[in-house]
Amino acid sequence: MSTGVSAPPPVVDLHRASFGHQGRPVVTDVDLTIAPGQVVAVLGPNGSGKTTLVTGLLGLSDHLGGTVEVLGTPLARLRDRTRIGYVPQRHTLSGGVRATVAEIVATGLLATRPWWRPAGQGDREAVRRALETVGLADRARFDVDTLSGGQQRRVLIARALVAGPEVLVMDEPTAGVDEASQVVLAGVLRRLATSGTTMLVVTHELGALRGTVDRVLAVDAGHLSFDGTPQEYAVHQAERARAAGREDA
Ligand SMILES: Nc1ncnc2c1ncn2[C@@H]1O[C@H](COP(=O)(O)OP(=O)(O)OP(=O)(O)O)[C@@H](O)[C@H]1O
Repeated sequence: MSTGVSAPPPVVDLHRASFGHQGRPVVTDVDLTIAPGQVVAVLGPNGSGKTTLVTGLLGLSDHLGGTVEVLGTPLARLRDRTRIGYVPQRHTLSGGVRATVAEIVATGLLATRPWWRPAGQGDREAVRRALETVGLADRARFDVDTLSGGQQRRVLIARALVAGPEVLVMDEPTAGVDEASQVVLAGVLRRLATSGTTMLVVTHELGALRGTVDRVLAVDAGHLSFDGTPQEYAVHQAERARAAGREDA
């Protein structure tokens, strides 16, 4: 018997999707459905196409084939891009940016209001909440270039979160930061996961996200080569290592 309550659409729904650059396919034939609340790690060798895949969901790499729906809407028709938060790869904020931490986070709200309306109390409250989530509430008035690389990554996560996105796409959020910052960042991701935020995280460091990730995708030479739980992934890796050992013998 139907309850009359329809299930929310998948956050990501790809059928035979291909993405690439300048018309050249990099990732092809991807079938993938991600339900709300899932925390998905995307693993794979350098150059295998992880970034191309996740940026494809944001319209930042070319959609070259198949169907791509994000939040129940074909990508080309998804007007409100604030529904997806994005933390790009290898970004810190140093290098001459003269802005406070709060100002950087507030730029994440620019797309949510008309250009002529100044930031209001609600916006300031959203910035405060986002900084609290990443554990930097006490740094709001600091210049960003006084922060460590790991703290700057957290500022970028706060900027991606401030507009209340329904899904957060992060490209190597823990890469290139010291171990202490990695632990803090992993804690931030764990808190977001607990609050039900859907996340797609490109990473080389599954270890740092242990207990947070509930699904692993592996990309190999432009194809999805694995899709399963972290436990299944560990078994898959062990089998591959054994097979490689047999080949070497
Ligand atoms: N903007 C671009 N224009 C043209 N080719 C690109 C662009 N970005 C990536 N590529 C190419 O696409 C392929 C896949 O790159 P991509 O960055 O998606 O891989 P990745 O798995 O994320 O790698 P890494 O782990 O090194 O970040 C590479 O051959 C790369 O040179």
